[in-house]
Amino acid sequence: MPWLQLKAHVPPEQAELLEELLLEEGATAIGLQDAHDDPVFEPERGTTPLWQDTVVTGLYDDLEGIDAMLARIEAAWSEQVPDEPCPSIDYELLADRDWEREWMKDFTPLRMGERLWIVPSWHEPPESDAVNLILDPGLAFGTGTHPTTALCLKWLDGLAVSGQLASQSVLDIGCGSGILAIAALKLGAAHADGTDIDPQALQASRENAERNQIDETALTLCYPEQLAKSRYPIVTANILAGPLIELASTIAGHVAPGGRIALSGILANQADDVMQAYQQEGLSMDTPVMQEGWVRLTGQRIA
Ligand SMILES: C[S@@+](CC[C@H](N)C(=O)[O-])C[C@H]1O[C@@H](n2cnc3c(N)ncnc32)[C@H](O)[C@@H]1O
Repeated sequence: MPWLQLKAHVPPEQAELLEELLLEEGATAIGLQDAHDDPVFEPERGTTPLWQDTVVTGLYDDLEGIDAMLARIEAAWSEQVPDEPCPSIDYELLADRDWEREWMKDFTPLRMGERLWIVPSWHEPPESDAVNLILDPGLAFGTGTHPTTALCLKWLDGLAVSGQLASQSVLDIGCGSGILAIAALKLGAAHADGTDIDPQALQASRENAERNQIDETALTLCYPEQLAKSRYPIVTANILAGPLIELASTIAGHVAPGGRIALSGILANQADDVMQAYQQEGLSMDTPVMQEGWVRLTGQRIA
């Protein structure tokens, strides 16, 4: 099946809004890349560094209605920043194989925190004695290259280092490729439940669990409506701000007394609303952590 890719070159201050508008149009994947291949760097906390010439791409499986889509993006842009013209957006059709090559070339082993490495299945682990998560995301979201995923992986790694993950049960809402649930298991959790509304995500999670020799009984995957109303000591949810707010009562309801939660997929200007929604559900929220314009919120249900 061919894919439609929208692509624009923007200065760093425009990347976040364009990314948001492409997601609102239902992008299956979003990419942020340096147009000149500057080396990746660790941003300082509280800053939103992006490359001076950032290429933002959005991938769509719906090839119809491209003109209407571009018109909606332009209209939304003018509404939000009437003083700046909408960046010029090109589009092209990618054959399936092109698409695979496109993202594979940008996906190399990534270190997350102190102990964890995310290693594409076609690479050798750079540190054989590290906690290596071997990953092939298929068509599901979650390679670790996106800041929303990286923020959650670093949180899980931190919990493992401080001994708070060992032998615990984890719930991962919106598991995508399974990256967070599998990382939690590899970092010492005893059991993980992963849910997703997308059957391709559940399939990719299953395959990645096998790839990482995860015991079949350690990971349960299901659609959200099939999940029992259990409470967990550790919960992750990397879905967008809208669903995080809409589902606040359900998601927070899964956090056990004393349990911890990480919420991701939140843009800087949405963080206050998400935080408020979870405080109203009885969670005590920590100071937000930001990476490349994306915010991770963490909190705890006081025992
Ligand atoms: C941004 S991806 C995150 C994937 C992975 N957990 C990660 O951190 O990279 C969000 C995932 O949430 C799923 N999703 C969206 N809304 C959901 C919902 N209401 N319940 C469960 N999953 C949802 C999407 O299908 C997608 O796979």
